[in-house]
Amino acid sequence: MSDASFLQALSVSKTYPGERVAGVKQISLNIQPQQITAIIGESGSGKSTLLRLLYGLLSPDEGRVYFKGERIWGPEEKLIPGHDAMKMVTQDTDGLNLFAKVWDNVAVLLPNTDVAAKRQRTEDVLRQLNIHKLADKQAFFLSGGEKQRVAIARALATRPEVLLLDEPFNQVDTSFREGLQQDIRQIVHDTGLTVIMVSHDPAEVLSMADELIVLKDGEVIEAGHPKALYQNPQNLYTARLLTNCNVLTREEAAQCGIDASSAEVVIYPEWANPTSSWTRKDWMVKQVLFKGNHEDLLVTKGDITLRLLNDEADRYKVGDKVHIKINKYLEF
Ligand SMILES: Nc1ncnc2c1ncn2[C@@H]1O[C@H](COP(=O)(O)OP(=O)(O)OP(=O)(O)O)[C@@H](O)[C@H]1O
Repeated sequence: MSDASFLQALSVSKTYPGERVAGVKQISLNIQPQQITAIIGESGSGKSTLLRLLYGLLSPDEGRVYFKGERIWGPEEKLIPGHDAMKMVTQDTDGLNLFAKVWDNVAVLLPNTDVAAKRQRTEDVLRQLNIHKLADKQAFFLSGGEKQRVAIARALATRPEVLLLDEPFNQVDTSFREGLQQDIRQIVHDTGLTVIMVSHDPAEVLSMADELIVLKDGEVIEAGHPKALYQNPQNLYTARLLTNCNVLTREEAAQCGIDASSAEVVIYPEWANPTSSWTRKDWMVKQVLFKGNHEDLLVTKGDITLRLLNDEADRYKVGDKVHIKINKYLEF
């Protein structure tokens, strides 16, 4: 259900002091509650600036941000910057007390007025983040991924309504990262938490987010459900952010049998298949890159190289002649 009044930015712009170019420009958006919204964009596109404006760590030069209909005040107007109903976690875990145990790192944030409730909440949040077995361990001895879990547990201890994540999984290795992503999705599902995250990782945003917001040069250029944006991006920029796609000129596309009317043609690796059963084998396998559960094939014809996804391991080897069947492409 659409809820325009949960967290809303209205024509928000911010230029940092001394900078000529705006960090973000005229951004209007509605963040829906109880789901995960991911902000994506190339480096310097304004992702962190937008997150900080939504939280109230920065004041917009123009426009306003509202949480449940009430204006979010910036750091100049508030003693402790940041909206009380929100918490932010970044990739540095500076807030942790490395000399204290995991339990105390979380418990310290809760009031002493009801000791039993404090104990229960600490235990619950450690379980939610799957770190209850580490409760008695000193934070100093935790791995980077475990520290990140404690940082998120600390953020959630006081039950914020919104959790802001600014590339928090960057330092965490892949296997640990996926577990943490799943746990955050579960928490959103179980508790109705709203998450807004900034990420560079396409796999992460595609699997985690319910909604994607694409920023380019400080402006929102498109937004929508990850699947819709992946399958049918309105901009080449979005396609490039979400996948390692093949981008061809119209002339190159013509050599692949595509009669395009636009300047650029995009083929995702999974939209073209090699086949050796056709008589006309005008492509050659240049490289086979083992990727675990699939292979990436680099195939060439003249000056054109395409990256294709092949899930039949060991079927093709370097130098093989193949036919390429293109099932789908996009024009920009
Ligand atoms: N404190 C600052 N002072 C001056 N300029 C800044 C400051 N912080 C960010 N900027 C500039 O504002 C623009 C947007 O920066 P921002 O950090 O929001 O982008 P980003 O998309 O989060 O980038 P990244 O992915 O590299 O973290 C950039 O041009 C950046 O150089």
